[in-house]
Amino acid sequence: MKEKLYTIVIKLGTSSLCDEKTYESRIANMSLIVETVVKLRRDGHRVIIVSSGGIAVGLKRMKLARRPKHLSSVQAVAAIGQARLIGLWDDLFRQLEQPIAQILLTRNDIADRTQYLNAANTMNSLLNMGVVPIVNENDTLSVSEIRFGDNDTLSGITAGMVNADYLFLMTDVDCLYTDNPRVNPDATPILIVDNIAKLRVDVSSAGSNVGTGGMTTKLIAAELATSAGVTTIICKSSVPGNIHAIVRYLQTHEDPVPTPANLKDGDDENDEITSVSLENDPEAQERELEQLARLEVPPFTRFLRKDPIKDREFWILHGVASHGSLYIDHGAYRAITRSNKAGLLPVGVIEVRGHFHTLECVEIYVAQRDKTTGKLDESVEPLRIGGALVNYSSTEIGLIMGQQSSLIEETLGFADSEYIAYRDNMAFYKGKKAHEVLPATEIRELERGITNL
Ligand SMILES: Nc1ncnc2c1ncn2[C@@H]1O[C@H](COP(=O)(O)OP(=O)(O)O)[C@@H](O)[C@H]1O
Ligand SMILES: N[C@@H](CCC(=O)OP(=O)(O)O)C(=O)O
Repeated sequence: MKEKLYTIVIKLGTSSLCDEKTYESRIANMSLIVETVVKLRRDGHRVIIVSSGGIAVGLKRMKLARRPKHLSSVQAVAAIGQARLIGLWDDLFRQLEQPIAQILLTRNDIADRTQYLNAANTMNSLLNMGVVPIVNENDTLSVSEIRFGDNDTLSGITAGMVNADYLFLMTDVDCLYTDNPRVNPDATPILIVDNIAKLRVDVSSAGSNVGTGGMTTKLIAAELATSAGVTTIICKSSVPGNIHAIVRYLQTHEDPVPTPANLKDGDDENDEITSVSLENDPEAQERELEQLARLEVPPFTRFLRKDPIKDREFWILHGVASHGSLYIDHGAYRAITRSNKAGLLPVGVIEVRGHFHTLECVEIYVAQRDKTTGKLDESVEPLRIGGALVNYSSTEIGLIMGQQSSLIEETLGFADSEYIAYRDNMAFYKGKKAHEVLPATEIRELERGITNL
């Protein structure tokens, strides 16, 4: 039988590439990674590496004991370190005649849809040429507004951009645990995760000295990659050969066909009571552990992919930096999320925050409208449900919100559109269902088809 060939993104954290205390490059480990990647390439897989370590390598080069305080100095260190890091990768891959390419990204580079598609096309061209692209954040140029912030998130976005099959988040622990295994010896591993929202884990404690974000950013990356149809794996980087063993295991152990993520969980109000979700089922986890042990595959955590959202939706949610937020009422929420979704009208907007221009991206929150004042009811926590590219600026939306669209021209002196955002310019996170957002009475009203909430 012909073996399946995959597009695989491998993310290597600083702790995998540099010593936590001395920042010395871990050359032996990098060599093993190179051997593994070349083996995967020879098997016919397409591989992208997302490599951290630029700043740590720069610190070592300049004999600095810790990160400088000023941004410009950190950016200078990153420029020094990145050159050395890519040089080191090239030296190692060259030994096995594997060409590589460097791709440094900031959010700005993918904020424009055409540029995003260009970046994806370039990565695909490199993969088709048999090259291993090595991606990092362009730390030398990125300031807070255009930063991805951490390479876990960048690797999730990269995996979504190239429609990867697998994202490997390599780190210094072998699995996601119920608690940080470095501090809690009773923490138990979680091998399969079907619904990240239902995970009962403590990821609050910090990671390694040199890492950014610990486990929290890995869960964020897993959430965004799985929503794009990418199965995400956490495994230990100190034995890179494990990637090869895991890929072979996955070739023969197909995951179940993904359930459309927006139909999962929460559709049934009693879901929590009637069923134990996979991630919280110790027997299912135990069975997987036994199966891996029987097949001599090292333990690893696997976040099952979802039915992928559309590429444009993925870009709106994760590619474009958000410049503000819109708080919408329940009626608007219902209209823009129903199956034949509508555009967002000004009448459903309760509040606007931030400063943004036309066609910039904003976050959308569903919130409670105070019945007497018509303003945002601060006593009810709003829920972030997605993002939108808007047709009006923050100032203009501030003037027209709550109004019928027929009044836009009178209020602003012009009316570019009756909608604040067109339906194709909005995207929603998967799994955010009405029951998470609306009080039970209002769900019942919605179910009875009452629209004038
Ligand atoms: N629930 C958890 N399960 C596993 N690891 C956890 C958990 N909570 C916190 N951690 C910490 O996260 C660390 C990995 O994150 P980080 O140091 O940022 O790695 P990297 O540099 O590889 O991105 C682990 O070493 C561990 O100490
Ligand atoms: N872009 C930075 C790494 C940022 C980052 O996310 O680090 P890590 O948590 O170690 O993956 C660098 O090259 O130093």
